[in-house]
Amino acid sequence: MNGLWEKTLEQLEQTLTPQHFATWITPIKFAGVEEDKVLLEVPNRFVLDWLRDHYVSIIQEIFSKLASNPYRVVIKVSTTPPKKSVDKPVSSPAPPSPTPAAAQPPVRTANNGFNLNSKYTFEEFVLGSSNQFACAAAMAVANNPATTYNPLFIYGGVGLGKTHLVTAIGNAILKNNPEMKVCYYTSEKFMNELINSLRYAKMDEFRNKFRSMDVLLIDDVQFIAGKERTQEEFFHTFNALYDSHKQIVVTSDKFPKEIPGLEERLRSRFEWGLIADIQAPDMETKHAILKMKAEANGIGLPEEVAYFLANSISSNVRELEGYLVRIGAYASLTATPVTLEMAQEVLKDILIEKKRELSVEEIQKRVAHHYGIKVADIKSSKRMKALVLPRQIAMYLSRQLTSFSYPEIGDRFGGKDHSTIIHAIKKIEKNMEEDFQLRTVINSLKKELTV
Ligand SMILES: Nc1ncnc2c1ncn2[C@@H]1O[C@H](COP(=O)(O)OP(=O)(O)OP(=O)(O)O)[C@@H](O)[C@H]1O
Repeated sequence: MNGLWEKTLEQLEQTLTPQHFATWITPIKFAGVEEDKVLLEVPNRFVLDWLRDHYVSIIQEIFSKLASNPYRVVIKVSTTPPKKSVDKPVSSPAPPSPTPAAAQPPVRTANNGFNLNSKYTFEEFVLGSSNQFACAAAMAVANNPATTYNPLFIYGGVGLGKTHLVTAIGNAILKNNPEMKVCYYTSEKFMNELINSLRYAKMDEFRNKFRSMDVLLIDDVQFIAGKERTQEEFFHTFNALYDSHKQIVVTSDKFPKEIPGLEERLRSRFEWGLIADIQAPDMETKHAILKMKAEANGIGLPEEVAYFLANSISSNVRELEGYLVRIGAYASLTATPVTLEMAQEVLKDILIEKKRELSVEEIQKRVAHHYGIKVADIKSSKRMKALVLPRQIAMYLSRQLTSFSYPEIGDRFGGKDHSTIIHAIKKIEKNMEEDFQLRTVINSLKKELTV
């Protein structure tokens, strides 16, 4: 049967792109055939989920055709640790351990990880439709650093898992390639170090440090926007690493084009590779994250409480975790089990606060924050392009998310006529039909405002 599997692989290789084949098929270990079942093993849950969703039927079909008999594919997570190799796809960490994540020793296998938080791994990341693409891209980079997507640019709203994902890339690379130097920095830390290096005349040291890395992970890059010297230095670091085929991963709360004050030359470089977004998680993903976090923190979380939290509160995962910790702390301090009534009581104030009706001012504030402009500019009549789009989006969302009439919305936008509001809404509706990017931004703002 080994021969049949080899042939299946050959056909898969012809059918899939080299990247997809390397990322998802190469990690599969053929574990034999039992009756009508083809047994396959994979290194981790992420590969397993992805294969189940995308490739099981094609593998089944090819194998059955070659065997001239119908076969079913059964995949499980391998119990033997994967081989370490630079070229081989991941490689992710060993099978899930029963030990809570927080108590695990750092994953660092050499002194080559800089600032990497060892608790953020792919194993601890819950996959859902909102983050599937970004996670697949992150795994592809972790499997083949500097070959597939370089740079990888991950963007998404606050607390949606960007830091977790970017760090997971670093940890996975380091685990499989302990000789590689992997460095995680927030752009703020990068800037602070730059300032210190300039002040103490240590620029050579600063440059050598970053340019000697094999993998550079820069989190929250939007903070360097508008900071001329930092952008300049980052630009040269980026070029030096890119030219010597080193992997760069960058995260941001916005799409490169939408980061105000970001230099054009940096923006274009961020668009050289792959741009992947993380959206707000849906109810099922929130539920799965809560269950995983509860287990990791030793909190007994009944199903109904998990659903209650996933259904009724935020889509910001960090915020969700906070609520969970709050409930866990209450349960522990009062020595009572977590129940639905108790959770409702503990989170009462937060829920009331969240449920209160949204105001136009809140919408203006959120949109202004997203575009990095002032609320006053949203309300103004200035006709600069950078202000017109956010203003029209805020008008559109005000109509969608509040019960105000067109004239009432107009009043709240600096006394504009109702026809201006109608025109703006129509324009946004039309543009949304054609512009995927705009649709994504508006949907994510909507989610952020309504959770
Ligand atoms: N899909 C997920 N599975 C498991 N945990 C997640 C997931 N998404 C987010 N988290 C958790 O939510 C918390 C916040 O995530 P993280 O810090 O990565 O968000 P972020 O997008 O970088 O936020 P910010 O915009 O503030 O930088 C972390 O504890 C992270 O582990």
